[in-house]
Amino acid sequence: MTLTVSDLIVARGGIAVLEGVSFTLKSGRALVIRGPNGIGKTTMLRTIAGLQPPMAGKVDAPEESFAYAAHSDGLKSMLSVEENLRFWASVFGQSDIDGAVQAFDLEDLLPRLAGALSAGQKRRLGLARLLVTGRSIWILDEPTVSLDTQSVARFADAVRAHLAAGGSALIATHIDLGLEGDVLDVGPFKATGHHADPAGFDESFL
Ligand SMILES: Nc1ncnc2c1ncn2[C@@H]1O[C@H](COP(=O)(O)OP(=O)(O)OP(=O)(O)O)[C@@H](O)[C@H]1O
Repeated sequence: MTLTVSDLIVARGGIAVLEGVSFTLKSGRALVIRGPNGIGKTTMLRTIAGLQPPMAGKVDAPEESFAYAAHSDGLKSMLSVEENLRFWASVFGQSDIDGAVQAFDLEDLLPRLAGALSAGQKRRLGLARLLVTGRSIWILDEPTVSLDTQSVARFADAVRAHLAAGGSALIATHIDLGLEGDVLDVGPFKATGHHADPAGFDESFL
């Protein structure tokens, strides 16, 4: 499954933040997105994942191939860790949660309410969710925030296994995950201010 992004312009609050973004991400590959705070990495990832419309350009990928994970992981705080994983697995038509539990060392946490987890534990659960989606293109926004060293290593292993199984990953991160992969610095795509959409009030961030 190949993701092709062509001449993409992404906007926040109706104002272009990145323009002319083009790249291809093939099966089995990771692409790390780099750039300073506020340049538009989150906006770009949300646009590619289909959570907000592009101002211009195209995102081509097979339908229903994306799994997106960011800060608000959509955890159901009143459900247990196990119930959360089973819920997502059923949403995505899967039934097996064991691989996800093992990959993120969640065994001991299975009966705990998601809302009562620490920040790092919540993040591990949010990342474990990726594994139960069965989706092939992972779009990850700062996935390692709050993770301890061991959990970062586990996460990197999970990404490696995903790539080895033919998946791919687009990852905005400031840290070096030690993954073999390509790096895209979005600095050169900073918008020049020519693209503004006066009607483009950006409700997706409310
Ligand atoms: N609700 C909003 N409405 C309009 N503009 C916003 C809104 N929230 C953030 N912005 C601006 O949009 C731009 C892009 O933000 P974005 O979160 O995509 O950057 P980022 O590269 O992911 O940053 P970071 O590395 O800090 O996470 C920034 O200049 C930011 O200040």
